[in-house]
Amino acid sequence: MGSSRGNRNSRARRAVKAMKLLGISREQTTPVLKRLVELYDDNWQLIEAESYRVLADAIFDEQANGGPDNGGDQAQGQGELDLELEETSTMPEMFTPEDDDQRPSTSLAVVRKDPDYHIGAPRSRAARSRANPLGPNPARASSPPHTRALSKQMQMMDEDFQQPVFLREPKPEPVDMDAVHCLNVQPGLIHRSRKRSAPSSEFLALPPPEQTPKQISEGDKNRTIQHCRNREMPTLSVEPANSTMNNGMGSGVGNMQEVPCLDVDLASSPRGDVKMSLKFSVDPSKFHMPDLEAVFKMVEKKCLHSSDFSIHGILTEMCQCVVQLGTEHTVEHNTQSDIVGNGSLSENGINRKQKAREEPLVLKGLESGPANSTLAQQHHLALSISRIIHDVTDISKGEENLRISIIDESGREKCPPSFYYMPTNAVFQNALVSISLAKIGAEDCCSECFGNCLRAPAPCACARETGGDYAYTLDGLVKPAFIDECVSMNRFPEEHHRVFCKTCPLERSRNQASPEPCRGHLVRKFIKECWSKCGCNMQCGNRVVQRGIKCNLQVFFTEEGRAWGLRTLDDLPKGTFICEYAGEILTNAELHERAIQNMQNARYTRPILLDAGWRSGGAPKDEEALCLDGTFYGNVGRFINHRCCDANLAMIPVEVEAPDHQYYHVAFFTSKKVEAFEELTWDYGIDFDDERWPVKAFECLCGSRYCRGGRRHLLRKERRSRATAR
Ligand SMILES: C[S@@+](CC[C@H](N)C(=O)[O-])C[C@H]1O[C@@H](n2cnc3c(N)ncnc32)[C@H](O)[C@@H]1O
Repeated sequence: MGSSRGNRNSRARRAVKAMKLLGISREQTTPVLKRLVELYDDNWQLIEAESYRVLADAIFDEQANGGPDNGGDQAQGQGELDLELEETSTMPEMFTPEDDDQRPSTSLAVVRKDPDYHIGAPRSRAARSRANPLGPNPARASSPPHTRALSKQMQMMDEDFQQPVFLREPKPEPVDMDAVHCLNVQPGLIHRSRKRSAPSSEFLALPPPEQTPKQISEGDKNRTIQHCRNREMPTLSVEPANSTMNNGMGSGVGNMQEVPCLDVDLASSPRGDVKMSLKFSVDPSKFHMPDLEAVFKMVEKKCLHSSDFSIHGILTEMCQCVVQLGTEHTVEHNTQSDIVGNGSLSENGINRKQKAREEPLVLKGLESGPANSTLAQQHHLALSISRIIHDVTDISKGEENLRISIIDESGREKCPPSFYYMPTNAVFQNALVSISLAKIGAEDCCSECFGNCLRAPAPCACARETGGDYAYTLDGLVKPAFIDECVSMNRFPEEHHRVFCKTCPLERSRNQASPEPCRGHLVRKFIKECWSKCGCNMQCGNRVVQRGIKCNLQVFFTEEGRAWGLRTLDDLPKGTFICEYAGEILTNAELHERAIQNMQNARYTRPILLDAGWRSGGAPKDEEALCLDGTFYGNVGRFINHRCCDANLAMIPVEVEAPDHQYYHVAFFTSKKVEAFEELTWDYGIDFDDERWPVKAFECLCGSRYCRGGRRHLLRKERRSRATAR
């Protein structure tokens, strides 16, 4: 970044002053500074960074080496560089308010005798040597005594982490506000590595976005742009322009692009060390940052003349006003989960994006009172995903063992709506999922085992769940008899063991005042896999689900109006593990609340209730009645469509790290031989006639001759109810 001559001279003066405070004379500073200006192509920010560290280091190096590098003062001959340095009084505070707009990009640390002041915090030594283009400083010990002492002091600060204080906040670089797109991305959630993490870490509550201040507009000091810290995260080109079938080995590497997040400063302390800012999680295509003056005026009008004055009220109102002014021209709300919806199918059954009402995007529900605030805010976080860009060569963005491509041969949709790809489950907020090693007793693990339990002479303790025999074969398939029983349970639930709750959490969340009697929960067959508390290894045959997806899958746009679906690219034998259904772990109450909100927003979820292990009689506490929702965070399991009765997948509950059946993994296995390019389907077990749930069941387009939710069925149902009404 070039500087004008006047600007350059005033910056040079400040540099000399800064060095003076370190005990370095003007004569020592000037030649080195000139060389650095030349070396850095007049980019002063590099020189000024970290309290002129580069400059100080270069001077120390030069002193240690007994003169300038390359055998002489190169700057002497550099006619263009003309730094006129005048002597001015020493200043404990380097910048006067008038200097503000020429302030260096990082603060200046000032060493003072005053014990309240400390030298500025240096970066790690590695970072320091990176920042110093003149190389490391091996001979610092031979610096003159005064500089050596100082240098030593700086090093000690580095090593000992004594509380250093910057006198100024770093000043970010200019940015073109018009070029900013704020995609609502939470980078903290994305892990590139597909080593399946230790299950204990699989239940971290979802963190809020983590952002690092990076750039500021020089033209508008009130605005700060923050770039999402994880630069790898937001991917990428979406077009399947000349997509071919992915053979799972996928060769395309997505273009990564940096996705900035918007953060607008509202106010700050005089020195800028404390700031209040507005953070946005809004879709930029539907939001324009309004003029802050207009926002303030609106807030003043609303709040200051109100008798109900409170600071919290003002701040909340501020957010509301920004939203109101910022979304005034919004016409279409991009409903992200329309594809998992139901009851909103267009005539030919294809879900269409819903025209949505204009509605506050931020802090919705805060008015409902402090007790509800955090919840409302977090719900907002979860529900506000508006534009996550998918990588068509791998929707998992590297989170799975294999690439999972996206293809739309019809050319109509191109890409599924946004969601965060997450290969394993994570708690949304209130769900109680306790993974306790202490709770896993000897009977629930096989600590004495070694290698592959399936090859041991006798089944280990982990086979107890499946009647003393493993559910898996040595080829890693679920045994046919086991699969058949799971399928039969799903198809004829009334013929299998069901439990009835005293007060069913489902009914409780539906109607708190007078819940209806429980309609029963199927007691399913579980598989129990060996786990970390077992003595066997990761290749043990009794560990299938936890090793992740192993077959080549593809997300594709179905021809028959079911929107996106999942298919295999390989021929698969019966009993093959396909994938888990991963999603947010919600309590029933959270799910119910979400369903109502989604219904209001014309968005619908299709969650999976984790009730396979509920016991008779007692009702699970609300925070223990769990379900999985893959709408906003999930894996490929969310693309598996429903097929009545003759689906080719069976859903099996799999216990991995939690010995009780309250929390478990929902895993899909092929229930018959499946050919490459066949769509993978499972029977959701929906009662298409059940009208209690806020979201009506979709009109089924599975095409099965056993279909129980298709148009013909619905017409029959209508005729029946008309007949009974007569
Ligand atoms: C878990 S999602 C499956 C993936 C979904 N098709 C998509 O595009 O994301 C469930 C939703 O897909 C649609 N769906 C699934 N199976 C269907 C079927 N047999 N007939 C019609 N729609 C179906 C419904 O909208 C349902 O709410």
